[in-house]
Amino acid sequence: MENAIEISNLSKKYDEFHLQNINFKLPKGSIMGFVGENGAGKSTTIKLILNLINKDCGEVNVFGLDNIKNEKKIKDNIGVVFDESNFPDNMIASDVNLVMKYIYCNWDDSIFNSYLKKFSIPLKKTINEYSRGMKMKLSLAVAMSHHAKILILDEATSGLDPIVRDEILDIFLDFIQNEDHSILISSHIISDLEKIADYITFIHNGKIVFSEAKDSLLYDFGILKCSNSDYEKLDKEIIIGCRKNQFGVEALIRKSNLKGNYIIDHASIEDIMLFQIKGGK
Ligand SMILES: Nc1ncnc2c1ncn2[C@@H]1O[C@H](COP(=O)(O)OP(=O)(O)OP(=O)(O)O)[C@@H](O)[C@H]1O
Repeated sequence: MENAIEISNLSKKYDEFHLQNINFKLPKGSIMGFVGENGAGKSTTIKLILNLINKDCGEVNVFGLDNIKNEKKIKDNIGVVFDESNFPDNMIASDVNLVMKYIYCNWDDSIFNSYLKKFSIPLKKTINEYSRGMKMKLSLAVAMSHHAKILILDEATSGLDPIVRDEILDIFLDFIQNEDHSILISSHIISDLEKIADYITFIHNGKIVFSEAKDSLLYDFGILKCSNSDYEKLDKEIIIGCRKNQFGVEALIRKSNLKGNYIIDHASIEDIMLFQIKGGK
């Protein structure tokens, strides 16, 4: 399977933070949810993919091309949305159209205008009169109006109400119908990612914990519930994280590592993250 993005051994050190040896692949035609707590390194990784900051070492290939040597070509094919809209406050949507025409060689007025209509973006209001949802929709319309093959979205749905988010998730699913398209989306709204992502990449303290197909994560991870005494008999090597309460122990495990008959509950992506970050052993 071809990869839209391939990251190998990517590192970046700040005074108090180290993004270490990042490796993951976004297969073409898929959506990857990029998750992790505040300050885990998601935006830093995304900025490195976009060559907005300098790496210390490692490689980023987009469409099989080095992201630094082929920056212009790559950026023409990527649509990016950050959590803040960066358009000047006094612009109206048609001004944005004019500016983008000069930025992207593949800019398509007719697609942009159809998104404005589809998203009910007001044509006469200036951007400072937009709601947050309108600003996000305008950013998405821009990201998708130059025939981009990859969308990179950093917290693009944060602060939006569930109805607008749901509409936007549908837009992403629509975008991905074209098998040449791919999406990398970072979000703290894990339930959204559970709905649309094919792959989940989890970053913690600047390191990748896992990058796997969502279905295999949901199939393999489980929460084992048992008494304290049964827990003591378990091989601790297979325990990824555990929570003790007055009734016994809940432990996150990979079912493939567990021998014997136990009652295992479903683990959501949020459970998997929380047990790994907060769970003891
Ligand atoms: N320019 C910078 N100089 C120094 N440290 C930085 C710089 N940019 C980011 N950092 C640090 O890098 C770490 C990772 O930040 P990053 O923005 O990548 O996290 P994140 O996972 O995107 O977090 P959030 O979910 O809160 O957006 C943080 O500790 C942050 O303070």
